[in-house]
Amino acid sequence: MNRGKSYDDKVFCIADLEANALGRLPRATADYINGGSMLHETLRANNEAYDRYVFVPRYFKDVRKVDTTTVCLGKKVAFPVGISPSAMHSLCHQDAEVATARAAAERGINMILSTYTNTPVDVVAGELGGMALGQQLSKVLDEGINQSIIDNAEAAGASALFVTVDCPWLGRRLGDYRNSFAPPTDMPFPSFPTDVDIHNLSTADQRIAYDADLSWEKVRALKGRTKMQIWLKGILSPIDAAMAVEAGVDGILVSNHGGRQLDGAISTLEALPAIVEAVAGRVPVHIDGGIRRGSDIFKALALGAQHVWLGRTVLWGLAYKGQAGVKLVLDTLYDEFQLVMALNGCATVAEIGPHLLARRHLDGSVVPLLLSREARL
Ligand SMILES: Cc1cc2nc3c(=O)[nH]c(=O)nc-3n(C[C@H](O)[C@H](O)[C@H](O)COP(=O)(O)O)c2cc1C
Ligand SMILES: CCCCCCC(=O)C(=O)O
Repeated sequence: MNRGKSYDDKVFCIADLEANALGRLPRATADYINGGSMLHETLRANNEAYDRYVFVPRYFKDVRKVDTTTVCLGKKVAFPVGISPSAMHSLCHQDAEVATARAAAERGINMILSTYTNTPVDVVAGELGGMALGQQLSKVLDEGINQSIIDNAEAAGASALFVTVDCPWLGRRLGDYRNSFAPPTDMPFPSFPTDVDIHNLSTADQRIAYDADLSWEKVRALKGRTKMQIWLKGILSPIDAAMAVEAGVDGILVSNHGGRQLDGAISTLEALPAIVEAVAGRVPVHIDGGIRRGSDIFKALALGAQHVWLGRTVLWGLAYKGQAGVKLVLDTLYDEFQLVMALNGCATVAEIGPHLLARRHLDGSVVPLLLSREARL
């Protein structure tokens, strides 16, 4: 019997991995990672949005070789996937962000480091094997702390600052409330001064309270504070996307923080087309949220994203087997994506487009998004 391709005797897809990984973590940690805010409407919507699109494949194409490579943050990457910032990788594995970065380097993709990393940015940069590093910034009230995060990232060779805009206040994560979740008291947070107590999420220390008054002025000012590219992470409205381009940002990451902030917010895949239209090719548009299969990557690209980023899947890999587990996630998604490209008749990433999708509507109708120019001729 053909058991299919796997690098592991238990994991053939990301769903296999999720189940296995979560069982290895303490309940409160698993809930922190997998949970969203409130009733998880947006968390679910991120996944379900992908199921509403179906493929309209083209055949009679030469797919003997399928080239998945593309360019992200100025680097050639093995496929259009990178690692989104997530806090505290040491919750999942003792090698923490080092393991994640090594797996990214092995697979030839880029990584964004969280403000709440447990590993200093220069150490992570040193493990990335020349792949691009992004630094995520949760802008806090103390400008000295913000500037040191920016300066350390720039000194470590990071090429882009991803400013998270969807978190002026932390979302209401009921699982964390119920579990009284808090990071272990000895957990390091090297982005912050040691006298700041970050372990208590409801800390009253105003230095690390989120800047709840982020403005376009402040975004413009950031451009003068670093040579790194400035990206905004968490954009959902085409109005904000257009204003971001006018403010001079270098790219937009469509995200709702994996459903962890505003519950009831639009799913990222549903938000994407209007943002792509508003941006009109002036800067790259990337997306994260709910990506669990190679087919999800393909659909996001077909709807206009140039690149996707992974949140929880990477943490599941890390919890499963450290660096090897993250590599397993990336290899699985790589193989799935390459196959979906071949089965849709795409030999290169540039051939992926909306003509290969139809949308399933609530009344049961399935409507092709558009006929390709080729087909109209
Ligand atoms: C445990 C966890 C921690 C996260 N920490 C951060 C963070 O520090 N900064 C940030 O901008 N986003 C953070 N995110 C959001 C991710 O960057 C990303 O937007 C989201 O996980 C994508 O959705 P997905 O998990 O469905 O792939 C976190 C997500 C998770 C699951
Ligand atoms: C120890 C502080 C964790 C801050 C929250 C990180 C985050 O953005 C998340 O979604 O969780």
